[in-house]
Amino acid sequence: MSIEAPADRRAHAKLRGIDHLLASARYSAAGLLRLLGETAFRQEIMLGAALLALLLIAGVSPAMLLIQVVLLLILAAAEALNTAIELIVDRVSPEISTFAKQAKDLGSFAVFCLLAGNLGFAVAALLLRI
Ligand SMILES: Nc1ncnc2c1ncn2[C@@H]1O[C@H](COP(=O)(O)OP(=O)(O)OP(=O)(O)O)[C@@H](O)[C@H]1O
Repeated sequence: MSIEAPADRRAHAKLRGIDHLLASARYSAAGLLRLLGETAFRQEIMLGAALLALLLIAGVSPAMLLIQVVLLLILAAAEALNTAIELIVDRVSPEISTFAKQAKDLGSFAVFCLLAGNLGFAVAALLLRI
């Protein structure tokens, strides 16, 4: 039988309605703060700001800007999940292992795909000026 600490029990308490919404917003804000501790994420923020500035200066349409913002948000989501995978892998397999290597490499590839997608879309929007 496992005995939970009071803090754990509080975290597991089922909230409803507006309390649930507010708690979810707090957890997400905590996740964002944690992600800001990652160098890769801070670099992606700078890249995103640079891409959006370039598109604005080039005068692309609001629709293209919106698509770029959505692609950048998907990239941030992938980075958050990749960081979560790294945390779990480091806990489960702190030693060198094939499992840890493959799990982390797969997470890296997911982020790479979205980086390529963001850059490719920005370049296409700039060249086509749409
Ligand atoms: N426990 C491990 N066993 C085997 N290979 C590992 C292990 N930990 C990391 N690696 C290898 O090293 C690479 C980098 O892992 P690391 O944990 O340093 O990520 P990172 O460079 O900090 O990633 P990010 O910059 O996205 O935070 C992994 O993709 C994997 O190939």
